[in-house]
Amino acid sequence: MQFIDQAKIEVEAGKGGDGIVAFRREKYVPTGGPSGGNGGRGGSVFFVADENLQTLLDFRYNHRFQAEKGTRGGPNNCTGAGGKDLIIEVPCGTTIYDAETGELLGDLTEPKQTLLIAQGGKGGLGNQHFLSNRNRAPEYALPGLPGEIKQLRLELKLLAEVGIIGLPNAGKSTLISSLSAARPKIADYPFTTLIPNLGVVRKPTGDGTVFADIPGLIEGAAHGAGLGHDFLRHIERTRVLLHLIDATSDDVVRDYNTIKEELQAYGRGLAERPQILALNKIDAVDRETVDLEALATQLNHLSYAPVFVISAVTRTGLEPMLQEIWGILDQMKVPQEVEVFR
Ligand SMILES: Nc1nc2c(ncn2[C@@H]2O[C@H](COP(=O)(O)OP(=O)(O)OP(=O)(O)O)[C@@H](O)[C@H]2O)c(=O)[nH]1
Repeated sequence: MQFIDQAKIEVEAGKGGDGIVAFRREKYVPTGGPSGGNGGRGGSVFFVADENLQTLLDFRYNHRFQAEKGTRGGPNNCTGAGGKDLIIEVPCGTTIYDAETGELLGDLTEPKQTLLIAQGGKGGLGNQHFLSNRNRAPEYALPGLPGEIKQLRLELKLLAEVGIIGLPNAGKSTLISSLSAARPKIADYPFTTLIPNLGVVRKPTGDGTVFADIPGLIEGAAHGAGLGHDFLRHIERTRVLLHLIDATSDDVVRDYNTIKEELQAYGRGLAERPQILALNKIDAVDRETVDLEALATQLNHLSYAPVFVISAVTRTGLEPMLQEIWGILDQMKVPQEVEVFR
């Protein structure tokens, strides 16, 4: 299953600097020749693929990109300085379309791959350029040319890294809305009745991670009850499972076990996937009758997984839970050390 992150942006390359009209003024030379320099070239706009980015999140906040202009030419035939190129970093796998024509402009698949997307304008010619036998004192120069302007649509296929699992009503959709900074669109959607909830959650490092949940994991899902198979197939590609349990349930341990058994019955390594548990809705728990700490400890002993107590509604406890998730994802990126035997 694929999700698509999209962004529309405008890029504008720098205008070229204007050429100028100037004449030499030297002692004892009453009418010096033309000496107006050319304008500098405007900066161009490039895309470069960066393997550390995973989403187009930043483009939701920043829609317009402009490279530097070239500067005007100077007297004494001085050419103006060129404008600095603008390099825009995008995740590997970003496809770039012309938003107006729909034309595919490029596909950045490899790290560091670069694409020139908008060419800076040429600098205008200064009047020294127009000196000829017929015109010894040209009084004109050309303005710099405008840089290319393009409306672009960026597209990126996303992979959900964190799968939120739990019984119906555990609060999965609520949690995704509380956490997420953006909602990507779902593409190539193979099922008709099952709509996953997606959210891009911003990491402290800036870029986002996709969280996904599909409503409706129920007992018997692994055997195809309800929409179970579809659900499980979907979370198969996630790297961490966040198992959400309703703390107001009358039997939290039974709820935990129900989902655990579904994962085991489905196989394919889902039950062994790194998992963290979160007891949700603690704002609604009657602390007089329910000992949350004891419940968390009990679940921890059962699952060997870290257990957090949270409220998706009041956002209590979400930060430490996210820290744990980032920690696990980071660890998975560290290459395994190779042991050397001597
Ligand atoms: N008091 C309280 N209620 C919550 C909390 N999180 C979710 N709820 C409520 O629990 C109900 C179910 O929440 P959802 O987010 O729809 O649960 P879900 O797991 O996505 O449910 P399915 O889509 O059926 O799988 C809603 O009425 C939420 O308002 C919470 O932290 N505290």
